[in-house]
Amino acid sequence: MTAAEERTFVATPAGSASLLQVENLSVRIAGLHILQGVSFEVAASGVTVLLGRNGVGKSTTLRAILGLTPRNGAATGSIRLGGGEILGKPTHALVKAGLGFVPEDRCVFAGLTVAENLRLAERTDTPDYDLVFGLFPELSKRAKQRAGSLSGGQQQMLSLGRVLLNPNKLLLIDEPTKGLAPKVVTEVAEALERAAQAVPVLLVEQNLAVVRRLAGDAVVIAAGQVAWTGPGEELLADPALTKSLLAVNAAGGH
Ligand SMILES: Nc1ncnc2c1ncn2[C@@H]1O[C@H](COP(=O)(O)OP(=O)(O)OP(=O)(O)O)[C@@H](O)[C@H]1O
Repeated sequence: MTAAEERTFVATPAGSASLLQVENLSVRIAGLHILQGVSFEVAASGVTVLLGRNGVGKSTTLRAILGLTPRNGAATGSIRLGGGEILGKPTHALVKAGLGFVPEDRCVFAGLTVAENLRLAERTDTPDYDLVFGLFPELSKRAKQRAGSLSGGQQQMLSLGRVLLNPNKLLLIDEPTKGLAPKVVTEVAEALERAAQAVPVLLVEQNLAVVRRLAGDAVVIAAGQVAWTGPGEELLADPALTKSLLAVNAAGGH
């Protein structure tokens, strides 16, 4: 893709309220029709949360947006970022155009230090260490520590920090609080809340206490399609709806 093409597909049309529009997205992998015409929008600010029971296709949706549908699969439909079509664009071009991805498994380099992990992620001449260390002072304190010896929460912060070093139009974050102790969940949620003031986020999150704290809009996927979309507060205020869509008790937080 040429530089001119890259600029074209991230141009934001005047008057557009949402940053990302997913329309009629279908994903088939290894013969399974996982997403069957998913449509939703991601707001140009704050956190849009993607919810659904285990295995409905939340990570598949994030990966399709990033051009990471596996080779034994195919994604069809339309995904527009800032008004330009991005479905089918290569992942490296999408990252360069400002899609930041924080995967579920964190993927830090265990044998490298925190500083080395951050250094490796630099993609510009002016990485924003002020933002990253402002959000996560722990990363500055532990710069010389090997990433493999960090706690799960600290690794999550490193994973977020790596992405936030570079300019982003939208962050795609997959279950950042999964497997973390409750106190650490709160710390990560606080950090995400602050990060979302700098850059809009599409967040996959199962912990409803975190959703309650962060969500602007919520999008619920069920049976391969969007089953509900609206303000996160509205979803969580309706225990019967939450239970039917997510099989969890909103009052209990998770
Ligand atoms: N590479 C793949 N090969 C085969 N099946 C896959 C592949 N990736 C995902 N799937 C299947 O697609 C479905 C959706 O998976 P996905 O990870 O997107 O769900 P999810 O909603 O993120 O789940 P969870 O909440 O458990 O993380 C699952 O049934 C999963 O087994």
